[in-house]
This record gives sequence, C-alpha cells and structure tokens, in this order.
Amino acid sequence: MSPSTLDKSFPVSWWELHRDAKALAWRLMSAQPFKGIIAITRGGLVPAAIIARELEVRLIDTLCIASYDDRSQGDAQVLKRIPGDGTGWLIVDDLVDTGSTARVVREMLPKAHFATIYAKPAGRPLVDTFVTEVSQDTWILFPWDTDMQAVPPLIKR
Ligand SMILES: O=P(O)(O)OC[C@H]1O[C@H](OP(=O)(O)OP(=O)(O)O)[C@H](O)[C@@H]1O
Ligand SMILES: O=c1[nH]c(=O)c2nc[nH]c2[nH]1
Ligand SMILES: [Mg+2]
Repeated sequence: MSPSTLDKSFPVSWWELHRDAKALAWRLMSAQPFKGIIAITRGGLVPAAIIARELEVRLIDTLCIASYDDRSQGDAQVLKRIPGDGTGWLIVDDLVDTGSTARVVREMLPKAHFATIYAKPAGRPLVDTFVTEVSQDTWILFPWDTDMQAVPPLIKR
C-alpha cells in the first residue's frame, strides 16, 4: 500500500500492546503445545517475548526479514533463515499487512502455526491466529516507533 493512501493511523501504546499480545496468547492456548517460538524480526520480537512468558516457552529463535524502509515497501529480504519445515513451532510477528512477509515465511516453514497481533484484510488469510483487524488504509503505530510529544490545541490546527 503506498504511503499516500494510508490516511488513518492506529496508535498502540505499550500497555495496549501488552494487553493485545496477552490476548493473542489466550487464543493460542488451544493450539498448544509448541516446540518453541520463531520471532519474525524485528516487529515480532516484543510480541514473542510476551507470548513466550505467558505460554511458558523457553526455546526462542529468529527468522530475520526486512521489507519496509519507514513506510515504503520493498522486496522482502531474508537475512537469516530457520532450517526445517516448522513442524511444532509457533511463528510470531507484530502484524500482517499486504501479506508479502507472511508469504515468504509460509513458503519456508509451511508446517508452523503463524500468529500475529494485528491483521489487515490483504494478509489476514495467511495467518492462523490474530487478535485485531484494522482496515487496509490504516498505518499501525507501534510503541517502539513512537514517542510522546506536544500537539497544538484543536483551535490552532
Ligand atoms: O504484510 P507485509 O506487507 O509484509 O507487512 C508486515 C511486515 O512489515 C513489518 O516488518 P518490516 O519489514 O517493516 O521490518 P521490521 O519488522 O524490522 O520493522 C512488520 O513487522 C511485518 O513483518
Ligand atoms: O509499523 C508498521 N505499521 C504498519 O501498519 C505496517 N505495515 C507494514 N509494516 C508496518 N509497520
Ligand atoms: Mg517485520
């Protein structure tokens, strides 16, 4: 999705992220047990830590994929792979948007359970479990990408 069409934003605070990651852990309870968690870096790292704590998972690995530079999407670059087909593993990412990252992940680890906290409609069919859907023209603002700042009063905008 091109940045100009992303006219809505969906800011997520640390507290909300923690709450939503715990909600994802609740949903994953019925898909247990998992051999371990594979976090899709970097966005999946914090959600994976919260889910690992809730599900008592101690074996954590990373699949390192980068496709966005700020809001501009490029080809998904795989920087580190995982051997095997993913049998028994839980894959965690922060969100699925166009589904391009998820498609690469699915191709590499077709037997794993793929979970994200947030999902946009284009990527939603690629995810086994998620918590909250947002529209395709929404940009999710994660707490690690944002900071508190002053804003002018409504009357001066
Ligand atoms: O469904 P898609 O359109 O592929 O978008 C979703 C992916 O984009 C973001 O990662 P990004 O490539 O920005 O890297 P990061 O996790 O290091 O921020 C996000 O963390 C997902 O992995
Ligand atoms: O912070 C982010 N918010 C998003 O909505 C998004 N989509 C792809 N990659 C993303 N990163
Ligand atoms: Mg990512």
